[in-house]
Amino acid sequence: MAKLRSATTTEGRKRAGARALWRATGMTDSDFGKPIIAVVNSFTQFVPGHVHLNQLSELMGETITQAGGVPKEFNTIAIDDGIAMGHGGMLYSLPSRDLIADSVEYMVNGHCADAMICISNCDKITPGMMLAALRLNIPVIFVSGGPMEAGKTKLANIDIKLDLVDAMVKGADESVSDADSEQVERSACPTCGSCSGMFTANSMNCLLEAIGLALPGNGTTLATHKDRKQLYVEAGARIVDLCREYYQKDNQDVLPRAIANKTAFMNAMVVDIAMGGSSNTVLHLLAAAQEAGVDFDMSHIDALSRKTPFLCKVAPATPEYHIEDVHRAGGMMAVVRELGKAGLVDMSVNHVAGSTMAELVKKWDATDPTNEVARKFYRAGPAGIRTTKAMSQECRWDEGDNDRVNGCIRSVEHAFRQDGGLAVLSGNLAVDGCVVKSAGVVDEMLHFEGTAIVYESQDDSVEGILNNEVKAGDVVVIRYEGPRGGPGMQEMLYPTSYLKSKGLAEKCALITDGRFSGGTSGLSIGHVSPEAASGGAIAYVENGDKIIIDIATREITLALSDEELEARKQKQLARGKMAYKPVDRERYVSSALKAYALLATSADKGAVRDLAKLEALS
Ligand SMILES: CC(C)(O)[C@@H](O)C(=O)O
Ligand SMILES: [Mg+2]
Repeated sequence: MAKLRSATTTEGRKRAGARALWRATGMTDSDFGKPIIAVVNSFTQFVPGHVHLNQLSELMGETITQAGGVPKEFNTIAIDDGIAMGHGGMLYSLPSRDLIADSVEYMVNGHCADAMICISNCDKITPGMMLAALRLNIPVIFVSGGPMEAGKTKLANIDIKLDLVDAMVKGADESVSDADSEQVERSACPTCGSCSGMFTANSMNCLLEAIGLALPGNGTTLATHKDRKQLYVEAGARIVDLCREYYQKDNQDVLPRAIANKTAFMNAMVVDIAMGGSSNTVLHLLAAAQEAGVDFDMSHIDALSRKTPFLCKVAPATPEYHIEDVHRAGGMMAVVRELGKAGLVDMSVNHVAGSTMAELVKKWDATDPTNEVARKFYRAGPAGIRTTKAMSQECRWDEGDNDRVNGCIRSVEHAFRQDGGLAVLSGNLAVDGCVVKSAGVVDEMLHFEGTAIVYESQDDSVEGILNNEVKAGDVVVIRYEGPRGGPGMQEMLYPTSYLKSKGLAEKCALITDGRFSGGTSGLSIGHVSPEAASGGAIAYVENGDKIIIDIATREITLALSDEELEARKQKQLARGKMAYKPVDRERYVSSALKAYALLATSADKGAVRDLAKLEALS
């Protein structure tokens, strides 16, 4: 029988001091000996995805106590990528993932907690907590804050659905009136919750259902909907069950590394590709696999992307569907079910819910006319009331969307495309690979040949696009924005949104060693590895070079001979100490960010810290 980790601080006369302090936190005699459950909350008033999470503290506390555990809450930081976007703030976003992972480890190990409920939501918080969970390998359940309702308004007398990306695009589109731009801004983000498209937060929270660490409905049930209460209550009860399984019955199968094993990683990636998730999921899954000790790398993602169809089309790939519509169509369980029918996911994997994936998709099958519970659950919909109050409404769609031919979630036979929504490309411009969210690329752009226009920073590229330097047929190259070179691998929603504002989204490509938002669409290729700062060939591109991109064959080519490439390399090396550094870039990089840059690996390794360097230092 595994001993409770918390016994280290609660058992024996010599722990009188620690017990005295636990008592001062409110614990009583009957609490000692029960599992201490860390409620890892990411409440902050800075982020709409997290602004309501303090409203969950009491509920989680009561549920865990009732189930026989001792709840102890602490908070993590949370950066809002949308607010940090387009300025120096974005340098901190990706590094905050590792900071969150470390802070969770610090708190949980510092106090010997036995298990965790991770209340995450936005872009780096779910992955940060996921890294911590896999590192600590103690019982865990994830339950996010839930997605935001899609914005709705009328423009030119036409009803439209909106999200923050529309606000960004219209804000820079000179053909849009001030009044319309303001109306879009005021309507885009109506409630608390993670932004309403298949952006990074929602992609990760959906993916956690598929990898087995979050209960069905986690990724798609709206933050405002009363049905989310059921998720929190179930998670609170279930985590205490998992503690009993592990600490009393020595059942190691309930631990996160047993659940998120190689098969589960492969399943999660397939689901992600099928739903055209944010390209950031690639980074985070690669990083998580390393924490879990799972053999899963870019080659696996590449192989899966070649056989996984694109089943679920959501904003930004279409203005028609947002995450609330994915829920209406049966949520992640429906996507997994469709993929399972075609043998594309392994349904025998275990899940924190306590059953196999096969059992779970059956239990939550809203297409089964006799399954009243699932049919009701997946009809939970938006209320259209501006609010920051969690679980404050109980509207339901009159009918679910079980149309697998023309609906939001399609069967494999009726896929939006037989080729998946994410692809790994490689070639002489990215020998270690790069990533494109092909879900957001129109058919005509799947093969593109264009002329390079090179920028040494995101800031310069934004200026260039807004000042009309970029023309149809160009390939915008933004370099020195990788994990080391940025540092921090900025997410670039502004350059891609401004290309849209200028009407160039379907006429230009964009290539960078930085990364993109889940809200990015168009032929936007990121994570180019190796990055420019690490001697990648992206550092050799010059204005006027021809670049060829082919998603079908997964190739990205800088059309230069090997000799010419070698000559460019020598030219770069001749810069001496300035080699592989941006020309004329003015950027303040704090010591905190320099420390991150020192250890950061490239995007194809998930931009995690270089363990070899860490070992060498210790
Ligand atoms: C601001 C967004 C939309 O959340 C973005 O950061 C993303 O990655 O999806
Ligand atoms: Mg983001």
